[in-house]
Amino acid sequence: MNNEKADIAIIGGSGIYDGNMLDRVREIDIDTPFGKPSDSITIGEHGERTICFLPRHGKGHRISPSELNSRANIFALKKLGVKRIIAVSAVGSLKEELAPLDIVIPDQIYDRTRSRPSTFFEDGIVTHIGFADPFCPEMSDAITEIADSKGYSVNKGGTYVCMEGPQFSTRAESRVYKALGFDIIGMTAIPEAKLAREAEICYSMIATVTDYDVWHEEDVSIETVIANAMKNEEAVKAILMDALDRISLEQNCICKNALAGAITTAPEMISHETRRRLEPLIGKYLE
Ligand SMILES: CSC[C@H]1O[C@H](OP(=O)(O)O)[C@H](O)[C@@H]1O
Ligand SMILES: Nc1ncnc2[nH]cnc12
Repeated sequence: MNNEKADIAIIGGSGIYDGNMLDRVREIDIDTPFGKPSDSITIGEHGERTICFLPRHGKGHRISPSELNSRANIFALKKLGVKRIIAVSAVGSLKEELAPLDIVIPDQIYDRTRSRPSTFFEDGIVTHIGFADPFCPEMSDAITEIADSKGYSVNKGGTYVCMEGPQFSTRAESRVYKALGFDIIGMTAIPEAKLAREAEICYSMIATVTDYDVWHEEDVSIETVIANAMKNEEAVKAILMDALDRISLEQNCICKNALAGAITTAPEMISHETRRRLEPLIGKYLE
C-alpha cells in the first residue's frame, strides 16, 4: 500500500515509454479490482505539481491494443487521485491536409472496436453516462492553445476512428473512413476515453500523425510509425511541459460529475462488495 497522490497523468503511446521529463521520479506498482495496469507507474514532480506517467503498451511495447487492460490503467490513476489525463497517441491520417508530424487535438471518436471491456459497472450495478463529447473540452482547448503558441502545426478538433487492430486497415476500410469524414485513425482511444469519463477524470489527447493511412496508396509501415512518433517526441514533451504547468487543477467541465444521475441501479440493490470494490468511483454517490 502506498500513499502517493498525483494531480495529472500522462499516458504515453507508441514511441513514448518513459516519464523522464519529471523530477524526483519514483516507480510504484498499483493493484486494482480489475488487475494490474500496463506497467509500474512513474511518479515525479513538475514545479509544484505531482505528475504520473504510465506507458500504455508497457515498457518495451509488450501489450497489443486489444489486450490493454484499460480498466486497470484508469482505475489505478483514479486511486492516485488523478483529475486530468493527457493521452499521447500515434495516429494515421485520413486527410491530405493532415500530414505526418502534424499534431491533432481530437474532439470526437467513432468506435469501431469489437470486444473490449469498456465499463467499470457490471455484475449487479448499471450506469449510463453521457459521452456525447468524449474529450474534455476545457483541457483540449488549453492544450491546443499551448501547441499553437509554440508554433507547432496543430489541428483543433477532429474525429478519431478507433479500429480494433492490431492489423492496419484494408484499403477499402480506409477509403470508407475517409469518405465518412473521419480525420485520424488509431487503436487505443476506446475504451480509455470511456473509462476516464466513468471515473470522472478529464481526458484529452495529443495525437501525433505518423503516417497517411492506406487510402493514400502507400502501405503503412511500423518503422515509419515509430520513427515519426519518436521524431515528434520533442514537440509532445514541449507541449506537455507547458500543459502540466498551466492546466487548471480545478475541474470546471462535464467530466467532473459525469456519474451524477447515471447510476441506474437502485442503491439498496447495490451490494456491499460492489460498493467496496468500486469505492474510488462511486463512494461519493453512495454514502
Ligand atoms: C505502433 S503502430 C499502431 C499502434 O500505435 C498507436 O498506439 P498508441 O495509440 O498507443 O500510440 C495505435 O493506436 C496502435 O496501437
Ligand atoms: N494508420 C494507422 N492505423 C491505425 N493506427 C495507427 N497508429 C498510427 N498509424 C496508424
